[in-house]
Amino acid sequence: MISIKNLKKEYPNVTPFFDINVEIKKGEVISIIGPSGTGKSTLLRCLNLLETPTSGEIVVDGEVITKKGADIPAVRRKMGMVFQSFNLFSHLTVIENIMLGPVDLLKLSRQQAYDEGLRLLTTVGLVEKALNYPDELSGGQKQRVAIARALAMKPEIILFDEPTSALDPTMVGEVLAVIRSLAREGLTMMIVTHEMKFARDVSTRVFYMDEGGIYEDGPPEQIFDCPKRERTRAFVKRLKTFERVIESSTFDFIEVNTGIEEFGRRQLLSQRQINNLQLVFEELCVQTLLGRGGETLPLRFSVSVSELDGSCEAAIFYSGPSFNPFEEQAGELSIKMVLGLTKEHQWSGENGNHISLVL
Ligand SMILES: Nc1ncnc2c1ncn2[C@@H]1O[C@H](COP(=O)(O)OP(=O)(O)OP(=O)(O)O)[C@@H](O)[C@H]1O
Repeated sequence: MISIKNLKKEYPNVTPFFDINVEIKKGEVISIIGPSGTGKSTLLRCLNLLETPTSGEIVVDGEVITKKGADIPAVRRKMGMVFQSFNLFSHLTVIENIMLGPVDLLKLSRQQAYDEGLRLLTTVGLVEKALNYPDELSGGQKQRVAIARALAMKPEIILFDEPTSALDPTMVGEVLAVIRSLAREGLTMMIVTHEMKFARDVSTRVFYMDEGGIYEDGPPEQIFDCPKRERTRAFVKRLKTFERVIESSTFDFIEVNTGIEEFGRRQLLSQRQINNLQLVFEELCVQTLLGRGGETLPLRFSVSVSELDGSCEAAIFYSGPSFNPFEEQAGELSIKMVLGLTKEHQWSGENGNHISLVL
């Protein structure tokens, strides 16, 4: 369906990729992951010609869309795009936003576009908002309207550029649910996302972008469980665990807290799980262990998420003499709080102090 050959994009100061060669088939759901700045968004923008590739070729259904004189509006009709920032017209109602493309470009009658628009709004759960203006909607609702608007053009593929990055965490789930249902219906999609758990669940194929191209391309089980190449392995490992080594009692507490929040969001943890992890860090690491006047430094705090049941496992390694806070400080409020937040706790004094917790 889409064939990308020797694609290169160069900006004056940076070349995000210089040799992408890949075939995309109908019905594939491709998540694009990778470190920041590796050209994930640029690749999507080149596909629907929002950016002009520096060299190389993109062929869609046998037609070279990168050649001079290509019908750009026709390309954009085939490839719907959903952006981070919704891009709805604020002076038009929800249904008018959706009808605009079909009436102007597909030449549907207003009635046909209206009926089809309502049908699509029903599929994204927003038919009741048809006559509202975008400003009256939440971020998650706006993004669902943007998805309905893209679908109204009957595209062959939808390109999602970080569709949940601008949303409040409480709204991420509703947008991901809509994308999941589109995947079940067999729509071809490419999704740039930082929601790794979602990428794993929804995709048939994952592109890991790095080193100027698609560094590794494979099914989600390969990329997330046994990546074949080194950089993919390192990236996936970083994603799966949150880890900080604390070497001084004046460490940056806010940075750790924000890091836990970002990790939790990427792993689609609930806000409650994220809060509980932050509380455990504060009560056990900061109040209890660092409260012992530096003898526990350096201290390593790490968290991972179980793939079986979504529970969080936290591990704390710390220095100093053998000290089991669950016994020696059992009466302290901090320890009582930690026990209230965890399903299991274990301390070991072999080879240094080690606490493992299940939340
Ligand atoms: N219009 C532009 N002009 C100049 N440089 C650009 C432009 N757009 C993107 N870049 C640069 O190209 C590189 C790739 O950007 P891109 O947004 O595609 O990366 P990304 O992998 O999507 O990153 P992120 O995960 O942070 O969104 C970055 O270094 C970026 O600064």
